[in-house]
Amino acid sequence: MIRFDAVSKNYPNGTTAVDGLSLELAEGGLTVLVGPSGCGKTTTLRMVNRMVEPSAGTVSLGGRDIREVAAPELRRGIGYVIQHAGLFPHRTVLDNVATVPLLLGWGKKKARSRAAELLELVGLPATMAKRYPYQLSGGQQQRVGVARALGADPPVLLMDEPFSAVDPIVRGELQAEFLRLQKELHKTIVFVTHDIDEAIKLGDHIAVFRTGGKLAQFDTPEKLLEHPADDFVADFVGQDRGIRRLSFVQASGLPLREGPVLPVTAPVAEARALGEPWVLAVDAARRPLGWAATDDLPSGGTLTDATLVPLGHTFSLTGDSARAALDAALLSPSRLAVGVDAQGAVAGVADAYELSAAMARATTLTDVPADAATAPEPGASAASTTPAGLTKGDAGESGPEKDGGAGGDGR
Ligand SMILES: Nc1ncnc2c1ncn2[C@@H]1O[C@H](COP(=O)(O)OP(=O)(O)OP(=O)(O)O)[C@@H](O)[C@H]1O
Repeated sequence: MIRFDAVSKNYPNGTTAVDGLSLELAEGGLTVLVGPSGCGKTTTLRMVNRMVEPSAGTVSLGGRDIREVAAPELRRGIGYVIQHAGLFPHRTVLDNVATVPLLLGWGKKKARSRAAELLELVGLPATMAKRYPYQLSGGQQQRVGVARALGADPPVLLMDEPFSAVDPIVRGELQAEFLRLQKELHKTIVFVTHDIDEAIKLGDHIAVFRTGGKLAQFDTPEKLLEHPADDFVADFVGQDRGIRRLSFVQASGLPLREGPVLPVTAPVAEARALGEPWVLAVDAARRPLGWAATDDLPSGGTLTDATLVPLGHTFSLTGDSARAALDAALLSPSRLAVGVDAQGAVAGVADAYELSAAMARATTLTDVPADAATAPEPGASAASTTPAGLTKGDAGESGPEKDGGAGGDGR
């Protein structure tokens, strides 16, 4: 959809902002441009809508060199969202969002009804339509900014640090909403951020730039965490990439055991007889109710009479990532992660050690050279086939955290 062919940008003051960039961005994809300050992200973004003209090379959109398209026509098909939203201060929220439809000659009534639809789409109540931007919070202003960019239903959205100016909680909400929106709209999005966590959370693909405007790596988030191209990318991605990689491994194949799980109607004596420090009480449908500490069990009766400690997180075998599973183990009072099926019934338990052993086998698989993987050493066959049945790359429809996955906060 968007293609950069040997594109460079040298500003008149001698700065090379972008240096020999070749990149192809797929239709309907969300590509994040990330890198340290001044590495050319914004310049790259602005070359797509001709706010900046390349010094060399070609940018094309849908197979057409964008120099052949007049800038106003080009921009009609490209929504643009910036930090602080850039709203018109003297126009109401509704009129801000109606701006582009009005420019397109839709007529006031139609433009305003489209604007009202868009406000609903980005999760703003209709009561805010008559307010002015200064009467909204930063997060609400950003939503208006996104709604305004979607005004003409453009196939392409350029977003320059759109969520950087709000606090981390609002930012998380905006990111989740934005992913939900993208699932519905399938726009081709180029998103600039300097925050690698945001890039990993949002991007289908990430382009990491280094200072001097050179592309350091273009890959999926998973590949970036797994195989950073060099020390610069590895440093930029951060030291906890081992844990982050688990976000891209499905929990569905994790080896679970039956564990100390009993119906809440079971006699206390039966719980004690298990000889485990903790017992998980479940209801008639095997949904988890809570942990009972064996040492604190009453002298008689059933588990109904015991004090149940909340579980912490459970993880879902049908949507969560291995990272959510590990998190569930670490947060569990018993140190056992509880895996539940699609109905929320307990499928089994595992501790962090059991989980990490299976995960390590799964995630190191792609680290071995291809020839080593096809010719395993004697005794290594289990690890070279499908360790623990784990699947990489499609935990949830677009990665578990991208769906705000059930259960644990996987990130
Ligand atoms: N109009 C301009 N004239 C001269 N130099 C410029 C101009 N715009 C940007 N630059 C320089 O080009 C380089 C790349 O800038 P750009 O804004 O694209 O980087 P960035 O990665 O988006 O940075 P940040 O994360 O800080 O926003 C920087 O060194 C910047 O100072």
